[in-house]
Amino acid sequence: MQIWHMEPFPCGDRRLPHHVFPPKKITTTQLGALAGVQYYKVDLEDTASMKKRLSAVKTEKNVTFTDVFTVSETMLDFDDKMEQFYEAQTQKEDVISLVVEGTCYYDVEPEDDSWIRVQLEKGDLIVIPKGLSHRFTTTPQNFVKIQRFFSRKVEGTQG
Ligand SMILES: CSCCC(=O)/C(O)=C/O
Repeated sequence: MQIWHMEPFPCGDRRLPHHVFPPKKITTTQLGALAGVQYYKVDLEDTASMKKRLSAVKTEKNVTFTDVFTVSETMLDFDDKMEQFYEAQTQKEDVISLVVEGTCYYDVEPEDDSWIRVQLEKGDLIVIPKGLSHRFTTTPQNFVKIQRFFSRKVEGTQG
């Protein structure tokens, strides 16, 4: 996990870091204070500890459904999906995502045009609070597998 303030109007390849100048990295604690985003590191190799962490998150967030979603350039509609995910959006429920493989960015916007980029890797679990403007993209690796957690049934998910 790495987190930094992002230039407000990035030009060019959105998968590049787009730091402000000079770069301004922040901690998970600062991210929580600025944007209300929660972060956990999950040891995916330690099944007992992973189950304990996920169980706590599921209980706290009333999670009833989960799925595993893979974003890869081998997807037929990859470009369309990437456009869709990079549109700033807010959800009525918390967005809860655990990176199982690969890397990605969630950008969050606690204030208008003030974006914070959160780079996630394997074992990173974040909770983006409902109502917080955010967007998603891959890193140049163009591959990430994410376990998503939902507190209500949405199309295409399994219980
Ligand atoms: C791999 S799903 C990424 C998109 C996502 O989590 C989202 O758009 C939440 O609002």
